[in-house]
Formats: sequence, C-alpha cells, structure tokens
Amino acid sequence: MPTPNPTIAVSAPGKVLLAGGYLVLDREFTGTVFGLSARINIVAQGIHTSEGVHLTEIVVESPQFLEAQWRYGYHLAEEGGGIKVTQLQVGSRINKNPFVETTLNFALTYIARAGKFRPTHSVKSARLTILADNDYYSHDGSSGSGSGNASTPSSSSSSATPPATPSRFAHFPTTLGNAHKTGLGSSAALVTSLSAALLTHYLPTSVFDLGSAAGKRVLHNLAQAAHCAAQGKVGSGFDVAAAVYGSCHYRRFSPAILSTLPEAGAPGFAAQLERVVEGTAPGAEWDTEVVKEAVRLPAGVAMRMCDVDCGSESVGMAKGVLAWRAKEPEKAREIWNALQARNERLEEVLREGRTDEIREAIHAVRELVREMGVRSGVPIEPESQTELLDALETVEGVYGGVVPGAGGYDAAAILVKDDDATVKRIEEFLVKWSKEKSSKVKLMGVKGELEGARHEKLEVYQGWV
Ligand SMILES: Nc1ncnc2c1ncn2[C@@H]1O[C@H](COP(=O)(O)OP(=O)(O)O)[C@@H](O)[C@H]1O
Ligand SMILES: C[C@@](O)(CCOP(=O)(O)OP(=O)(O)O)CC(=O)O
Repeated sequence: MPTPNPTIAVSAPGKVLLAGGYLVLDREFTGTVFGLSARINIVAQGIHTSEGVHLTEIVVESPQFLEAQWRYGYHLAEEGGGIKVTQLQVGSRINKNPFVETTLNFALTYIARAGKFRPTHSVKSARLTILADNDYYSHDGSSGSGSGNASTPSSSSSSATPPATPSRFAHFPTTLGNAHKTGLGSSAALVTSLSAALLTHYLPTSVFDLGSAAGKRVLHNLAQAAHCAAQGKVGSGFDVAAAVYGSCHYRRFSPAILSTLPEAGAPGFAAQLERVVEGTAPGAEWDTEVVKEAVRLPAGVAMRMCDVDCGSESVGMAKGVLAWRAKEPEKAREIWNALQARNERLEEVLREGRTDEIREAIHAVRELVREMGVRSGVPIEPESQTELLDALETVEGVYGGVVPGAGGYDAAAILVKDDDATVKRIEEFLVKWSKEKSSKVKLMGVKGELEGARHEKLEVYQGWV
C-alpha cells in the first residue's frame, strides 16, 4: 500500500502597495509592498475511498460561502500538454472558478514533472479547503474587522460543518460572486496558497520545501504564471510577490518571461512550464527583485487600512495613467523619477525608525501622486480622499496616510501608533466623519505584516475540515 500524501495546511497573506502605484508596472521603478495579517489559508488532504474504488478527483471548497465547491476530474493532455482538469457538475449547474481551475492545471502539471510522476494515476485524489480571513470581504454594506461579520452556521449549504463558537473565519451568507471584496488581493493570495498547498501535499520536502529560499522561488514563479493566465493579463505581480514573500521592496519581472508559455493543456505546455518555473528557459530567466530587509516599520508603528465604501476600477485607471505617460513622456519621466526618489525616502524613513519624519515623507509622496492624477485626469488621490487623509492626521497617534495601489476612492493605508487608545480615537473619528460626509469609512482589523507564505498548524482549522 503506497503511503498517502500528508494532510497539510499553508497560508499566504494579502497585499497593499504603500508606494509605487503605476511606477511598479515598469522595471525601471519599484514598489513598497506590505503583506497583511489577512491570509488565505488552505488545508490539503487525501480523499479516502473504499478498497477497489478508483476515484480520481480534486475537490476544492470554500465552506465560508454558499455554492462554493468545485470538483474536477483530470487527465494527461496529449503532446506534453500536462495535467488538465475538467470541472464536474455539482448540483444543477457548473459554477466556474477560473483562479482555482488555472492553478490546478499549472500546479499539477509542474508537480508531475518535478516529482517525476508516472502518467496521471500517481496524482492521487485530494480535497482542498480554502479559509479566508474575514477582512477580505464585507457584507451587509459593512466592512468589519475581526469576526464581526460571522453569521450562524445554519445558513450554510456547504458540506463542511463550521465550528459552533464565533471563529476567526466568518460564514458569509452569500456566494463568492456576490461577496463584496475589500481589495486586499484575494486572487493572488488564493493562487499562491493553493499552489503552495498542492506542492507541499504532493511533493517530498527534498523536492519542494516552502520554508527554503529555493521553494519560495519555485512558488513565486509558478504562482505568477498561473495568476497572469487566470486573470488574462500581466500586471506588475506585486500582489503575488506579497503573497509569497510578504513585505518587500519589489521590482517586477520582464513580461516576456511568460510569453514563451503555451496555454495550459496545449502541446509542449508541461516541459516549458517546468523550465519557466525553474528559470532555465533560454531568454526567460526571472529578473524579479525582492528585497525583504528594505521594508520595515519603526517599533511601535503599525500599518492599518481603512475601507471606504465606494468602488473604483483600477484597470481603467492604469490605462489612463499609461496613456498620459505615452502622450507626455518627458513630463511623466520627470515626475516618475522624482516620485521614485520620494517613495524610496519614505521606505528609508520607515526602515530606519525615523518616526518623526514619517508625516513629511508621506506629504512629499502625496504631492507628486496628486500631480500625476491631475495631469493624467485619473482620480488617483481624489479630493474626497485628500480631505480624509488630511483630517486623519489631526487624530492623535496618526502619522499619515496614502491612497494605496492604484489609488481611487475605496481605500486608505495609514501609519499609526500601535496601541489601543489610537485605534479607539481613529474609530471614533471615522464614525463622526462618516456621518458628516454621508459616506462609510471604517478601520479594518487587518495590519501590515512582514511574513509571506508559510506552513500552518492543522488545529487552527478545526471544525472546518
Ligand atoms: N475564498 C475564496 N475561495 C475561492 N476562490 C476565491 C476566494 N477568494 C477569491 N477567490 C477567487 O478570486 C477571484 C477574485 O479575484 P479578483 O476579482 O482579481 O479580486 P482581488 O482584487 O481580490 O484579487 C474570485 O472570483 C475567485 O475566483
Ligand atoms: C496600478 C498598479 O500599479 C497597482 C494596483 O494596485 P491595487 O492594489 O489598486 O490593485 P488591484 O488589487 O488590482 O485593484 C497595477 C499593478 O501594479 O499591477
């Protein structure tokens, strides 16, 4: 009887781009990336079948949500196309999850190559359970911190039994498609943690070790490739870098690295994926730069996020900024060079613990971000956000804040004194502010955190798997 693959748990953090929005799309510039305490957790376990039953199936489920189970059969695609999954129907209809499906195609194909598996049979059936920390989503129009959003387990139609006591993982009485995302990078954290879970479950530690530098590199390259394929575009990849490495100074990879890769299941996909992931494909060596030591917070300072109840579309925003850059290349270069220097200065002030310089360093960054916004006609730091950030600075214990990532109306990242009294003052201020401005601004529970993808203890997920 072959030994079953072990039951394991891993997690990967969400992201926030504190500085370097837009610039980080270009390899000439960099981004200041923070990992977050909100994680996507995955438990991977074998599926036990009675003797003689040949079942080959991968089941992925998100028991926090309604109708969130995806079942797949799999086969070896012809002409070296790798392992390709086919979704099986659950109930009356097929409910697609392109991020899960693409990750399975990529990760299982790589695992079969790297583990030198014989044809499909050696990939055994498995069940993967996804548990997302509550701050990734809000519902009932509210964005909560901690487990405030938890509803009773009885509203579940899922097969798993949630624990009876309020837990770290809320039960959202909605489908994933209807859940309101808070913008913490759920898809990148999901693709990364699902890849890490599959690699750890199927491969011996001698081939893949999440705790090693080589393991992190393989995970990063695989997750970037799968995430780009699933979202149908190549972004800067800072969100996947945050999920793998946690907080870091990030320079993107050359997009050409992924252009050599056939579609999952197409002839030659398996061999080329292995080369791309291992960085041995000629002309496709990875040039990502991740400097973890560069990004730190001063002792006693925390990075917190505010959720502003109002969505903005960052894809259209990036198009607008890049169109301006193409139209006014000289001015854009001048602003981006200056902004890069100011972003690096902010990073340095934080790293070196110069707390009394944080506010001024943030003001310098925001000034040029606003200029880029005005010139491109894109609301990167719109007036309502300028007002909010300026007003937050009047709260004792708040050093300053920015519109993170692409900017827009929906979030603020703030640097604050890391104590309960400051949190209380901010919460009180935001209640008053929301009333006065007829908007909904909330302090989320999530904090900046340094660590990236990691192993977790199975006990944490008791009652869910
Ligand atoms: N908890 C989860 N379980 C399963 N899939 C998830 C989960 N969270 C996110 N996803 C996947 O990620 C997609 C959201 O990705 P996207 O719209 O890019 O948002 P984000 O900006 O949060 O990354 C979902 O449609 C789903 O496919
Ligand atoms: C414009 C960007 O540089 C930053 C966007 O950061 P956000 O955190 O706003 O991203 P989304 O999660 O995709 O909404 C694009 C990029 O780097 O890919």
